[in-house]
Amino acid sequence: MLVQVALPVPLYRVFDYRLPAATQATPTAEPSALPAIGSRVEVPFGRQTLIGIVVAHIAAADSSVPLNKLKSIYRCLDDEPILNAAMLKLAYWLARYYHYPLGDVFGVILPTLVRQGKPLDLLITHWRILPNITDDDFHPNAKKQKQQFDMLKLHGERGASEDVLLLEGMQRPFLKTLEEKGLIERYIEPKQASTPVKLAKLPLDLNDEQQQAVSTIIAAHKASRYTGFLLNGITGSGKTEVYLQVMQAVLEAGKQVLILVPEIGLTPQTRARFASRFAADIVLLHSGMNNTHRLQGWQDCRTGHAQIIIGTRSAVLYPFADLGLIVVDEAHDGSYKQQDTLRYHAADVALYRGVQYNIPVILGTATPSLEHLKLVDDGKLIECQLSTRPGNAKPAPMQLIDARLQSTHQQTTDDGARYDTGLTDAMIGAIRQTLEAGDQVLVFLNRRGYAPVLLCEACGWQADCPRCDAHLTVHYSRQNSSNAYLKCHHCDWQAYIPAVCPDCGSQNLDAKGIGTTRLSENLHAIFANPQTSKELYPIIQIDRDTTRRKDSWENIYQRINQGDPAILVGTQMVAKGHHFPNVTLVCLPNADRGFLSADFRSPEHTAQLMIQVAGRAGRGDKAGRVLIQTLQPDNALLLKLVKDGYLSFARDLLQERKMMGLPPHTHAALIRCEGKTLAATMQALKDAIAILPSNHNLAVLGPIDAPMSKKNSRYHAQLLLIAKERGQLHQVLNHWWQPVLALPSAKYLKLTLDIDPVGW
Ligand SMILES: Nc1ncnc2c1ncn2[C@@H]1O[C@H](COP(=O)(O)OP(=O)(O)OP(=O)(O)O)[C@@H](O)[C@H]1O
Ligand SMILES: [Zn+2]
Repeated sequence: MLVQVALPVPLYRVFDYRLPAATQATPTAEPSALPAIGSRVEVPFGRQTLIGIVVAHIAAADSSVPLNKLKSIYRCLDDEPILNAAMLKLAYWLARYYHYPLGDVFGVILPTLVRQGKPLDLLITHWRILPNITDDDFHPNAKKQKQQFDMLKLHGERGASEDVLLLEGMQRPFLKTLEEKGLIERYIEPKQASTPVKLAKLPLDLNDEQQQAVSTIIAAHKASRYTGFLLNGITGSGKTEVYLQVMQAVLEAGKQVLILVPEIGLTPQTRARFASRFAADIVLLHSGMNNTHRLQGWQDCRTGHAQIIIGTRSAVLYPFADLGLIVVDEAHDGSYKQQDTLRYHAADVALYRGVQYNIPVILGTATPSLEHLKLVDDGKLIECQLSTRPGNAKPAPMQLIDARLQSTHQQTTDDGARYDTGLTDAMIGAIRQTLEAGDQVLVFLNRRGYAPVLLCEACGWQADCPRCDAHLTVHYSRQNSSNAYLKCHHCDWQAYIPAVCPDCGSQNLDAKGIGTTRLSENLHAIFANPQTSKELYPIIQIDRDTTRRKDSWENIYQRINQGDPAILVGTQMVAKGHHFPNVTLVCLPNADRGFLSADFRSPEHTAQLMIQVAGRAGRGDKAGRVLIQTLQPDNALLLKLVKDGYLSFARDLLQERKMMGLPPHTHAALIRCEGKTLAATMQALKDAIAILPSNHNLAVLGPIDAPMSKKNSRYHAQLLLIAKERGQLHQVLNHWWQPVLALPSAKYLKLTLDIDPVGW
């Protein structure tokens, strides 16, 4: 017998190996000596040693390589398969659907330590104090030792894991010293078996629509039947309560629940929402985990130890012992699509896995993507609607402010210069009124930094990134003006702010436009005490710059949840899923600009973002309102959204896409080519078109420069293939994509394929 192994190499094939000589020599060897399908083996590959996954056993006669040319595996790393049949099937499906090499699919699915061949049973070191230690056991001068000992003592008899202790400020050398002195000891904690999940708090009384949704979904769970649900509930309608009550039934049946959340959604509150309802083993999976924790989480899912798994995109690729439900929260969110290597969409993979396990999958959102609405139309998803907010809360009405009729408010600096605040008096008045009523205001601006452009007023020069087709963002603050710099938000290039224009020497350089830092400062100037210029209301800036530190979200939450009047200024980070009950006014000074973009998906994404942000208003007892300041109050899309709401807006867009033959009514694949010159990338794509089968039946758009064709000093061109039927597209790709990668002109270039792309 031979084993077929998937190896982490970018080749669309698997490799045959013989068993180690010792096994081969014993003809009576038990079949178990054969590495099991789904286990890891170490093998020679060229001059390297690689670790791969056994995907099949075949008879020597069935190999395309003669037996004497085949190499033997070095060793098998696992006694039992680490991937079961379902995981292997998932890998094959991903490889086929996304046209990605199987070995590389495993590279994406498996945690780093598993790929490196580490044993799966991670031994996490714990430390505890030894009994009967008194102060006399310490040398009087060993103050630091005593202090470190006392820190560990706080954890009682069972002590704590080393990483927790290090986080708390204990130091490794001291742990060793204390161990050598016989004061503390290390031990490995055996994993406790999970106990059945208990309710920590009683569920809420559901309203009729919630009840209807919960019953329908639980029925699918009880019947062990795959069903995809679109839980289409307006913002604040209590989708979470629906998840929780369905989860209860699934957890009580002893099954695991996977909850996917968008990348930015994983704040400390996310876990709390579930932990406050269920006493259960909850595992968080996110990109910030180190390798050890990732492996630990992977094992906990695989062995069934984890009962509730909350994770971002990649959690959908984890192995599960007994999965009973998948929830994709904010299912429309862009972060569910992976934008490099294996370009999967987590919601699509979630549906596939639902079919695999015969379980319900809930896609929850207030702003369903057109793809998901189309699946409802096609009968592939069942829609459950939540059209009201529980209790007295009402969705906040949206109101337009015509910024052409009233110019934006001017403010004067201490030295008499006037500047534009970017806010109309109407908006400022509404903010003031809200604060004076004791409520909170959220101002949404999807642009961080101080200003998006630095412009020379004399000659029109603009500070551009030398490596990208993009302006450099001005980072600056009036309070700390020495810390000023220019930064590219695409490649992180940084530069000083020039004193004079590098082109004409003029000193007339001006930061144009408004980012969150500048808006916060403008608001500060408008709402500060005019005599002392002291802050009357806290202004809390929430963006990637202010939430970078680990605990910063926690601090921001605490400040907001004190409930005192305050202005929150935030980027799309504040749009998603947050529940700030005291926010009664949401302001969008220029969110509607996205309706002017050339990208055909822009109206959909702009509307989703606007509705999500608007949804932060009036979630508590008091009514909310939403003000949209716009320079194009007659824009048909904007009016449609404000007047008829998201669903009607989205339905119109879907109809329009149908007329134009665009996804989701058609199916697309995007081929991107990256290289040192634009000419080379274009040529490779032209050559690719030349070898398309003559009867392909696809619409071919391009090659053209990619939007932002130069990025990080590399050039990008792209080619789009559109098919009426999904099958047609895959049929062409099956025969065409691998020869494209082998084209002579594609050498030294990076060619990638994106199935169901979300941006082009
Ligand atoms: N049946 C109910 N009775 C009373 N309160 C409820 C009920 N269902 C939900 N709530 C409360 O309503 C509030 C909003 O619910 P939730 O955050 O789940 O909304 P959501 O639909 O997820 O909104 P979003 O899409 O904006 O995140 C929460 O404070 C929740 O506790
Ligand atoms: Zn750049």
